[in-house]
Amino acid sequence: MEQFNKVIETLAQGNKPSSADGVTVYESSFEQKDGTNLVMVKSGTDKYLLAAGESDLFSELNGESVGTGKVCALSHENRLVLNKYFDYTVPQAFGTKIATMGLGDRLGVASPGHIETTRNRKVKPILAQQSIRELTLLNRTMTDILDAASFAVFQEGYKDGYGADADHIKLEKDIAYAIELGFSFLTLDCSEQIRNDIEGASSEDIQKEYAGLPVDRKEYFNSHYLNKTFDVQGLEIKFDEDSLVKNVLVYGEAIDFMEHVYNEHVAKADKAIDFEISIDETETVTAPEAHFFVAEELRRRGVTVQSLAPRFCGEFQKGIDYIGDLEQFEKELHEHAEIAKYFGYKLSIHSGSDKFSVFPIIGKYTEGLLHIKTAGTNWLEAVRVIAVENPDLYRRMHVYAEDHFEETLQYYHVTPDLDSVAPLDDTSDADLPKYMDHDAARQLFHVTYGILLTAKDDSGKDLFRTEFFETLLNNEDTYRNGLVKHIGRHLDLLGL
Ligand SMILES: O=C(O)[C@@H](O)[C@H](O)[C@H](O)C(=O)CO
Repeated sequence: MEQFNKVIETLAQGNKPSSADGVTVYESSFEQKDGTNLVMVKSGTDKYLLAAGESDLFSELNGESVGTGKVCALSHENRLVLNKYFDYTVPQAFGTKIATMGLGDRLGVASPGHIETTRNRKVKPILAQQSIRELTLLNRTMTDILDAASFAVFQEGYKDGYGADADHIKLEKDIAYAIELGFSFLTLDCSEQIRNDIEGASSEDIQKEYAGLPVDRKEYFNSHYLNKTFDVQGLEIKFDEDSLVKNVLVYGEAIDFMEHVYNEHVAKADKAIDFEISIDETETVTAPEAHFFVAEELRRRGVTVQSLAPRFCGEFQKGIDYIGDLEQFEKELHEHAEIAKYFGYKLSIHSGSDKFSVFPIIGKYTEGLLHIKTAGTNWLEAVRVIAVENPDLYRRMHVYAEDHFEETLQYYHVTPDLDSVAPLDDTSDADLPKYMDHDAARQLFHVTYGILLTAKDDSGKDLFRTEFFETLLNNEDTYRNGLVKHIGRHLDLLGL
């Protein structure tokens, strides 16, 4: 730890240190609090908090004494100390009056680039965002992603607020735990309560099932919707008997679940929470009148949501542009946007990565007030850095991804034409980064992230993970600049 002596001496004198002698100093992190001076540094590929100057803050930080100061690991315990003394390192809710962007960080090292991309734009970053699926596939925890985001905010000296989204959460125990941990955003995934089977059922079976509902439940719905027309900013939403019965059966159980989670968890939380309803990851495309039905029921039941993610027409597959009829998409997106405005929440766009052809449409009709969710695209930008800086590692990962691709289809719906991917042996090192501009290669890597980052050899040694992070952390600025360019393109086209 002697390499930090000079930095600690500088801190002890109350001065801001600068990088030298192989120690990278993140000068934006420099803080002075209650007589203690702090800065984040990197030596090799390891990051630390350096502290000098006695105070309660200094005493509470856990670290190794060096000179008159301390060298502190970026541990969960030390993150909690930063949270206690620096409010800006704690995630917050933003409500419905400003655009937000989900920037899921599967690696725990993307947030500095995300912060640089968003800090001077009309959007707030939800830096900590991982679905239960991503956490499971990466063997990470909700605490891990909060730690990574908080330290990144401190490293960058970013004090304008960020969020933390417990994404695609389905179980009440996970909801309660996420709120307890301090998440500021909850994406309730109701896909398991949505009755996709109704879509294909016969009219006779549908009517029979509806007839079997309790009388008061049928009266509750019939009295408010049957043969009624609702005017949404000039858009007429009508419910005849067939459409009402279908929406009640498809979404009724899901709406009950939303109401229960809101009343038992969100409304009782001791801090503001951005509550999002996700009905996007279902086979059933959310027709505009279905969106209205769900939203009107939430309003009737006193459930306040800050955003809602419908399942749009066409396909929002991972890591590639929109697939579908742009005219139909524009028509329906306009209607969804008007419905969201009518009820006072933001439209949420899931799998928002790389949907460049529809961003202008989305930005136009949401008038720049939306939530857009991305995650895998920044993982692909990391893969691009590997392709540039460590071709041999990229080649080994590419082969492994091809060999294990089928395993990932249980988790993700992607339909890449893998035969269109240029043979690796025919591709020069210089051309490897071009794979990240090819749809099928992008999807190949997009969904195999978990398999690649947890793969081990027969002795239990990481096949790729250690070398992957070493390469990435030795090329931080390249990764940061790649994110600023790529995520920035998303925001430019959305008008944010
Ligand atoms: O891959 C995941 O599970 C998440 O990134 C999830 O898809 C997320 O809700 C999303 O839409 C990111 O684009």
